[in-house]
Amino acid sequence: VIPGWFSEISPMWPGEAHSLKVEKILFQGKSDYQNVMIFQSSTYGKVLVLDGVIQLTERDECAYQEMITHLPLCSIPNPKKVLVIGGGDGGVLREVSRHSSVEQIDICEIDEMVVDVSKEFFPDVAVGYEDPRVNLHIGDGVAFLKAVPEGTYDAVIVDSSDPIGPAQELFEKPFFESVAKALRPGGVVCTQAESIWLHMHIIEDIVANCRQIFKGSINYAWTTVPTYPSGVIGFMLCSTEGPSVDFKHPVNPIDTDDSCCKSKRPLRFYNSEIHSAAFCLPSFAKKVIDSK
Ligand SMILES: NCCCN[C@H]1CC[C@H](N)CC1
Repeated sequence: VIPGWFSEISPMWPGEAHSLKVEKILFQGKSDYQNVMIFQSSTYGKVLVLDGVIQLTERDECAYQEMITHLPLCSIPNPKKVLVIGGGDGGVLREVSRHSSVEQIDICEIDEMVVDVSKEFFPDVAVGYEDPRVNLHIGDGVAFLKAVPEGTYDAVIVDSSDPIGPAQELFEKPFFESVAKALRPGGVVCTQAESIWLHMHIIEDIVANCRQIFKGSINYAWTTVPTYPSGVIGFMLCSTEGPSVDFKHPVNPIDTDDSCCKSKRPLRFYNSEIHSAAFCLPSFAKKVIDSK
């Protein structure tokens, strides 16, 4: 360990570790589920770390929150009911609230400490909770979805950590089946789907499971997030049987100054061109994803 630096060492990315210079540790705690740490970095603003894994930094969180939200919501006309699994920091809520067609935003986060520390240390991310359409449920997303009536949601966004720890079940088949049940015909799900550089096997399994469960379209998209391992993160976009969904071409565009409601600031990352470009894959990934 180099004094004054945080290194993201994990068996999920052996032999490599992204490091950030630490100015000051702002919070350290242990919730019922994981270790929670927040530090002021020298060049990426404040940083949220769960069990030693970087979840977000103030400087680049916009890339992840905007893409995981607008890739699904801009792919269907008129989204009304949206469910967020995970996402306790509130960033996805902030992005969902840009869509004026949305009437109900349910969020199920397992760890209340994540919600509390985000409101205290990341007010520009947790601003999403101020939207009156938001209903916060503290609990396990797997159980929450089992209790949801069939066909309830237009969109489900699974903003999870990695498959080691509390989020492990969110990468498994039964969970995807419960998501499909909770979606209306032609409804969409977008899940955090790791890195094509590091996790092609995980992605292979996710794609295979989704092909069996979601009878609409299945696409993998990716984006750049400098502080995530290998500097990229992907998303699995699936739709249920019903009205067709073409994820690659946004039918419900959102533009920079759609700063309605609670998202006080304009979009910093997402736009319609980068929406379509996100689905262009390098050949090594295309080969695996298109063949499953
Ligand atoms: N809303 C916070 C983002 C959570 N997703 C991250 C994706 C990359 C992982 N290594 C850590 C969690």
